[in-house]
Amino acid sequence: MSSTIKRILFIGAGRMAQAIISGLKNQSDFQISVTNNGNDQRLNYVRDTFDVEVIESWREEIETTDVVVLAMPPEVHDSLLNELAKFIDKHLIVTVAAGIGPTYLEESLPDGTPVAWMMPNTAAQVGQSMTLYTCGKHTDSSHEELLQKMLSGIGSYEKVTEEQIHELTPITGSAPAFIYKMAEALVNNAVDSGISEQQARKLVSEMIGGAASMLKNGESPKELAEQVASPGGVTAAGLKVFDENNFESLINNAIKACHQRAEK
Ligand SMILES: NC(=O)C1=CN([C@@H]2O[C@H](COP(=O)(O)OP(=O)(O)OC[C@H]3O[C@@H](n4cnc5c(N)ncnc54)[C@H](O)[C@@H]3O)[C@@H](O)[C@H]2O)C=CC1
Ligand SMILES: O=C(O)[C@@H]1CCC=N1
Repeated sequence: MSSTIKRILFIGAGRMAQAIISGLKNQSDFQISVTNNGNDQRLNYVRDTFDVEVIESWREEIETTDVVVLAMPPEVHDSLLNELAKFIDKHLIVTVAAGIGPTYLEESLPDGTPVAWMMPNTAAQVGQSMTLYTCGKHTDSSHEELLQKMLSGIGSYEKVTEEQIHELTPITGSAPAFIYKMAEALVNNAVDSGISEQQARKLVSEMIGGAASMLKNGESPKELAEQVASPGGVTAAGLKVFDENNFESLINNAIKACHQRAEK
């Protein structure tokens, strides 16, 4: 791949596309265009909010595009890829869709097409996505460098295998929602004490941020939980309820349900 400014075309303009665009838009290395399946209202919102070009159809710009990012539901990939296959020529095709790995992309696109799979999360919009990625058989180091440049614009990244992205999608892609659900319950409890919703959100978000920093520091989650739970103290009483209600198997079941849905 040559030329310094790369043109990225997003097909799909929903929550994930917006989160990634919001992380990338300040990078001068990329020129971003966005399209979807005809939802003009959403496209106008994306144009006005992120100051990027929106187009009616990806066909308008495919020739001058370097990277196509598929940010649409997994279910619509099949028909889109069939159509896209007629137009692409050395483009790097990247999907963010759950369950759609390089093997799937390569089967649907002309032989030799460079493809990649990234699994970000919505924290991309604040530059803090933990994104997994893997490349297909026909990517070279220039494709991977470009991909890494994109990913560093939206947070941290880790290269793993295709199979591992299937396995780990619930952990980095979906689990933010598990944390937000826990946060919701904590905020509701905090509000019951008489503080404002705003105060409650501050308490909970700072607490989660602090806990994340402790985890990043290197101690295991188990050790950190033990440090909080003074022997015979209040936290131990709370954790006992977790144990009695099989908290770990609840999480395991939720992860299993994510996998089952992704396989459909
Ligand atoms: N929301 C999240 O946290 C994450 C989502 N993803 C993946 O991102 C993809 C999009 O998810 P969301 O943004 O959450 O969904 P969304 O519903 O917010 O956005 C989907 C977008 O795709 C467009 N679209 C649908 N069919 C289309 C077609 N045939 N041609 C062109 N555009 C089409 C829609 O107009 C919409 O703009 C999914 O594949 C999902 O697996 C991956 C990681 C995290
Ligand atoms: O819920 C979903 O299907 C997507 C994939 C991972 C996170 N959100």
